[in-house]
Amino acid sequence: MTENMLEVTGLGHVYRAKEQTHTAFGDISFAVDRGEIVCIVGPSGCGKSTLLRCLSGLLRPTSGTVSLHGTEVTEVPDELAMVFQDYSRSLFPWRTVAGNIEFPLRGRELSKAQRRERVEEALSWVGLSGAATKYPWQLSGGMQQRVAIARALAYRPMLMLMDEPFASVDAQTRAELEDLVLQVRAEHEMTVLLVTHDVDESVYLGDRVLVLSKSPASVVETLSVDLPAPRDQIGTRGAEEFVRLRTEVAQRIRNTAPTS
Ligand SMILES: Nc1ncnc2c1ncn2[C@@H]1O[C@H](COP(=O)(O)OP(=O)(O)OP(=O)(O)O)[C@@H](O)[C@H]1O
Repeated sequence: MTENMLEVTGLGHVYRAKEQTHTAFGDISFAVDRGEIVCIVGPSGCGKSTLLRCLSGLLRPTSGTVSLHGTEVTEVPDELAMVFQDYSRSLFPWRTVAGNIEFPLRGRELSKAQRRERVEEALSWVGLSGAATKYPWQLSGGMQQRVAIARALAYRPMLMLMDEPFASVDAQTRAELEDLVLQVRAEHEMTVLLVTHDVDESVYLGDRVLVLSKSPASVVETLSVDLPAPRDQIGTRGAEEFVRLRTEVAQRIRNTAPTS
């Protein structure tokens, strides 16, 4: 876990519409190692989604740079998958569940049989094996989000960006999906950046937690989470160190102040 995979330097984004401008964030810098899970937390509206979109290459930052393996990101890299907050717009309504998961795999060097295998595996990971032939609009919101997560995991990207990925699922499924991310990361050495509003989730999943300030956001703290692996929903969350860290993250978020 020493290879520097993602490097964010002096990143800023200003939204401009006619006469109005809004600075989402002004100067964000951090680096992520290969195989790390970094959770990003911060007050509502501070710019977390904007940050992920800049990292993904979907949105061009107005200042600063994002580098993946030393190469500046100017468009969406092949080795990246993203899970969006808004599940209702992330799946193709005219493709079946299996078709949605399989679609990005066509860009990979995989045979048809291998693609089918990956689709089946990903569907079983998210507990939706029976839904392969259904269409997204035949599923609940939480199920659609699980399909979006399955699609990203089946792709096995080097870097996965997740924006509030579990916000629309029930508590039990959320815990299972959190463990799934930990499991897939361990098996496939995936690097994950995950935005969440849930302080406990950030500590449970993260190797580090990045706390952003109120808008315009900056990084106010980077906390290392030194909890033993494998993490466990009951044991880890009950550990003294977990409670200490969650309190620290919550306090940092509460105390964040605008930087300008
Ligand atoms: N397309 C846009 N045009 C103008 N302003 C925008 C646009 N998208 C977001 N903003 C503004 O930028 C700021 C950051 O938004 P963003 O969605 O990145 O925050 P967030 O931290 O992800 O929010 P939340 O935690 O509520 O999901 C907000 O004040 C928002 O109103």
